[in-house]
Amino acid sequence: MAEPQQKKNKLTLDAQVKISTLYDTILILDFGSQYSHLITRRIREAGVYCELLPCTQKIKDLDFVPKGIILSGSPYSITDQDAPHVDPAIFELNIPILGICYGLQEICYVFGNNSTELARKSEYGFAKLEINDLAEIPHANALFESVEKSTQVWMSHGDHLDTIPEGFRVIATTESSAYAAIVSETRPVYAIQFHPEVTHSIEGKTVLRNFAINICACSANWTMDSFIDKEIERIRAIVGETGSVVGAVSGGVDSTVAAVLMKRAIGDRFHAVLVDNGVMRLNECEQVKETLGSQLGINLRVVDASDIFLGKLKGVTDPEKKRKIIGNTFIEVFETESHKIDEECKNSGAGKIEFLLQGTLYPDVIESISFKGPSATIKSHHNVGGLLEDMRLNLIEPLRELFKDEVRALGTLLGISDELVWRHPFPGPGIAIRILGEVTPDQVRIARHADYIYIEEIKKAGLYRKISQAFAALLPVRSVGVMGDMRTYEQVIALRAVETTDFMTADWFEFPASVLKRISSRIINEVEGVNRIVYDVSSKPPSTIEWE
Ligand SMILES: Nc1ncnc2c1ncn2[C@@H]1O[C@H](COP(=O)(O)OP(=O)(O)OP(=O)(O)O)[C@@H](O)[C@H]1O
Ligand SMILES: O=c1[nH]c(=O)c2[nH+]cn([C@@H]3O[C@H](COP(=O)(O)O)[C@@H](O)[C@H]3O)c2[nH]1
Ligand SMILES: NC(=O)CC[C@H](N)C(=O)O
Ligand SMILES: [Mg+2]
Repeated sequence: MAEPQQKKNKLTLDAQVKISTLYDTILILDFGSQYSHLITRRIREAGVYCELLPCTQKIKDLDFVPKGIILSGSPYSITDQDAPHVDPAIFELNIPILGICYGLQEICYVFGNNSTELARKSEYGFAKLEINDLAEIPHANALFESVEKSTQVWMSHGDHLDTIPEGFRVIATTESSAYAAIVSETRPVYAIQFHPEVTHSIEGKTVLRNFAINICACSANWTMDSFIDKEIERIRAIVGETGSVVGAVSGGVDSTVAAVLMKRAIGDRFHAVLVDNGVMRLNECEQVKETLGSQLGINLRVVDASDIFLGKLKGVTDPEKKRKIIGNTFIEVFETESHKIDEECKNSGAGKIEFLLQGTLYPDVIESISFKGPSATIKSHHNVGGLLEDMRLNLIEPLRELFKDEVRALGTLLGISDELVWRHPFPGPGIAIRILGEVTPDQVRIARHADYIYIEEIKKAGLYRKISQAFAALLPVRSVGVMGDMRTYEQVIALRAVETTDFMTADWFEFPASVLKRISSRIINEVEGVNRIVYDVSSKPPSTIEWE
């Protein structure tokens, strides 16, 4: 393990003890396919650690030695002028390589001396893959081991290979592709035209597992169980004997899991801070403090900054302005609190705070290194990243390599209750972005109360785990109603509930009508200021999950 004291280099600090040096690792090179992250998911599901890097990655700059490499698909055509090409050095590593779709075309291009014959002939959707046995080439059949000889796969390509390079043999065909899968005669280089990473390819998982475990000889030891110990050791090595860490903890699953790991690693030298920004859910701050303390032994400081936040939000109606105000104020409050902690702990024997814990997940990392470049800003998601510049703290991100479902599995292993682990995500700017228009104390009261009833009824109906995220939004319009023979002129609550796996796309949830009826009646009866409930039936895209 490396000595922590020498590592003062902000941001790169976490990289000093890379997970890829602790596990057998498959490298996935991303050529910009919309499915690249799915390849990563499937390899991880097979129990093998893998990392996704842009296809422009130079092998000499890699800080680990992969056991195998996968080349992803791509929106490009291999013959385009500006088509991306892989560093030829990957073929000199003498490790197994698998090309998928564009990856296949790239392999043919490289082995065809940087040229290949392509025709435009698209194949999109299901196809029947017929597998050939090639008994004379010992490694040829390993990719399709235990796969039915005739199996359904998913195709998505417009370019069609007319020939394959010398030294390659066909191991599978479809009706339209004579080269649906090929292999080098002399080395473990495989290429397939179909997409094994999508669930429509029925035996796709087996193909990827065969590649990672049988062909690359990776150990299937990527389990959250093994991760805990390694990660705790890694954190200790980074923080050292006396270093202290501060972390913003919201009660959401990411920051809670990160906090529990940190607490296990360094005990009381970890300081968890929850900022009450005045727009948290009803009773949330007290509940989170209670649960983290009693269940997980984390001493959470709750900083009540609600007056500061609500003061700054006064008169503001623009969604982006709200987000910026909350993000900036958060930084100020957090910074003040860290200084206070340093003061309070100066005689404790622990060192000053040098590190900031963040709950960054792998999808955020993938997005930021994407070959396609950053996507257009739809909304400025609040995060604590801005703290870094001002605070000169080193960043520790124990979940940086994990997907959300891995974080949840980790949480369960760490003894965190199902209630916390399966909590719906809650955005940093909280209900301020669920109150359309100005955020006033009275609007906060209405939105909070309605949301509380909504979630309570969802839980009572046993639907909480079926729904990925649900919340109530308060609309800035009033409508006419009649209650107890009297005219009312009050506000509207919009209920939102979505199902999604990655929060990038989402579908609205189909409630049983009886549940909606009960929710509607309770909110109208119990929340003063509301006389109408509507249900949001928009998917993402074209809508987003939050209303602002
Ligand atoms: N009120 C808060 N007090 C302290 N930290 C916060 C607060 N709200 C958000 N954060 C910080 O911002 C980060 C990003 O928020 P985000 O909502 O994405 O993650 P989370 O709250 O940990 O989990 P989830 O996505 O399940 O809500 C959190 O991990 C946490 O570090
Ligand atoms: O921590 C966060 N800070 C934010 O500023 C923020 N904005 C949206 N979200 C959450 O992101 C997911 C996708 O939301 P959208 O479809 O509205 O963009 C959903 O889960 C949203 O709740 C946020 N989370
Ligand atoms: N999905 C892909 O990788 C497609 C590769 C290439 N653009 C084609 O159309 O064939
Ligand atoms: Mg949250």
